Amino acid sequence: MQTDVKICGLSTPETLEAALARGASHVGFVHFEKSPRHLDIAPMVDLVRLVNGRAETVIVTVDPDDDLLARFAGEVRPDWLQVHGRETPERVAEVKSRTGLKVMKALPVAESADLDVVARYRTVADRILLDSRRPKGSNLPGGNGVSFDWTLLRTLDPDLDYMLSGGIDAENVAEAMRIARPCGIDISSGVESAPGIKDVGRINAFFDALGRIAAGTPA
Ligand SMILES: O=C(O)c1ccccc1NCC(=O)[C@H](O)[C@H](O)COP(=O)(O)O
Repeated sequence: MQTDVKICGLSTPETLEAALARGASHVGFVHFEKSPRHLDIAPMVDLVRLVNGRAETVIVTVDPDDDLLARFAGEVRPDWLQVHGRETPERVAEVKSRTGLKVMKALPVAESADLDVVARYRTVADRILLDSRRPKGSNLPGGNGVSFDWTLLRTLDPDLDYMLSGGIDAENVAEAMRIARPCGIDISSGVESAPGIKDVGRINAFFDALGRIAAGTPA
């Protein structure tokens, strides 16, 4: 089975096109005002329109209220909502039923006990995203460019549909996939030249690394 690749935190047509041209399966747009990747509704509408079905579109949001959910579903109309806050399993189910969209629930991981909640979320979310726990001092729940101990994931049910994220880049993606065997990889900082600035060269380098993995010749 081919590994999905989500390039997250895109904000310009040029970098979006680069991700699509290299075969990203998912493209993510962040709506969180404290983030350097934050996009308001109108630019998200334009970028989702530009995708035009070439990849699955994902809005990344944190503890959205019902009004915001209605705007995402009614105005942006992405394929997915990624909820990256403290949403309970009950709220995840509600987000799904209110919007009719697929929902990816991000869960923070720093130690093996953090995986205990996966069982409760997998029954309500369409997909789980396992990301690094927010480092001290950061005001972002995601997009921090730090990885966690992927060997913690060796005990996961091999049938769990999940994406792996947190500090992945062209240099470590082969090791991440070998250890964690996720259904998908999610990357943001690793294809940036500075926080919030996606870099076409780094996007290409990342897909080149994936190509080498697929060919069985990781560097
Ligand atoms: O990217 C952000 O700024 C962000 C802000 C608030 C919530 C989530 C956010 N990003 C979520 C993602 O899906 C990132 O791709 C994921 O955390 C990995 O980030 P990175 O470690 O930078 O590759």
